[in-house]
Amino acid sequence: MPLCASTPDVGLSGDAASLLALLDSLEEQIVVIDKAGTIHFTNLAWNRFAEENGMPAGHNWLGSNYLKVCDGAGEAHSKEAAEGIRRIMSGRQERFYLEYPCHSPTTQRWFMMRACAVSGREQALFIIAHINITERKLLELKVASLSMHDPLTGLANRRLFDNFLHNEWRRSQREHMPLTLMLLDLDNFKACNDCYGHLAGDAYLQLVSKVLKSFCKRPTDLACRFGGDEFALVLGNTGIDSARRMAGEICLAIADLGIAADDCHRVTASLGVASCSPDTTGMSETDLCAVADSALYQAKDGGKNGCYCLVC
Ligand SMILES: Nc1nc2c(ncn2[C@@H]2O[C@H](COP(=O)(O)OP(=O)(O)OP(=O)(O)O)[C@@H](O)[C@H]2O)c(=O)[nH]1
Repeated sequence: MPLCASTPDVGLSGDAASLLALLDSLEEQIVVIDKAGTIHFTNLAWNRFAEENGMPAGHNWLGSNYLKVCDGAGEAHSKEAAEGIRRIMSGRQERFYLEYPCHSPTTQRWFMMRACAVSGREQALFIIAHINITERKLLELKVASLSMHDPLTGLANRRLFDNFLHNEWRRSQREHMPLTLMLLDLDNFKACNDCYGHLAGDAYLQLVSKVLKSFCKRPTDLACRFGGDEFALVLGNTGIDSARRMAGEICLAIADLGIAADDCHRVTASLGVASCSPDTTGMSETDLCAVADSALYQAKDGGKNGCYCLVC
């Protein structure tokens, strides 16, 4: 037999106190409001949460207006919550569900809110339940981050690169800023692997990645590992002169790591650099990749350990 208020004969006495005890035992923070938004009931979890977040102990919520609080809050999700509840009140929607951030100054937190009408009552009442979903959200964020990064080096992977380049391209168009793409391929890395083994090679790839990260400090920059010994750098608001200077510095910094490839060669880097102004060029971001690729080919052809720059 299902456990619900209409079947209180499964161990509950059926009186109001037992039902309140049941509501107070729930982890969900529950509030019941009427059609005007006036609060008629809050459970223990609700009161506790409010106290933990600065409300005075024993604050009486009854009579306060839930919808007005949502309307008056600055965050977009509070307005979204109020709109959803009003849709339920007007019968346009049966249930409303919302996941939203609710970060404190010291902790990241997310909550899920569900709202629906209370059935079987003469007076129109609506129940709203909030539950902390931080653990699940943090896990989701971790999975999302793993799917966007290279596990060996921690750099962005190709998927994140594609998203980032697309966004930077559009931002550069809007803000009339230049954009640079650098493609980097290590020189003699196969010999290094053959000579010192894959584990040592892995450690060297991590060292190279640290160098590349150190050149990407602004939010408009991204260092990425395409795979193997191939990397890419997206540099927002960077024209050809700064790009050329930076590419030279990157070559030097990687040569300075002093990674031996074999008895006669070192691991160095070749860079293909392509800079453009996305707002005026007739090209696409895919064209920019092709130009950087062709520049990289010429850097390799020119004897490695250097960069080749093209403006497009
Ligand atoms: N240690 C390690 N090696 C890798 C990894 N991925 C690819 N490689 C190796 O990286 C090497 C890249 O090959 P190439 O770029 O053709 O070799 P290279 O000696 O750098 O050639 P040039 O670019 O012409 O100088 C290959 O030996 C791959 O096996 C990895 O994750 N770890």
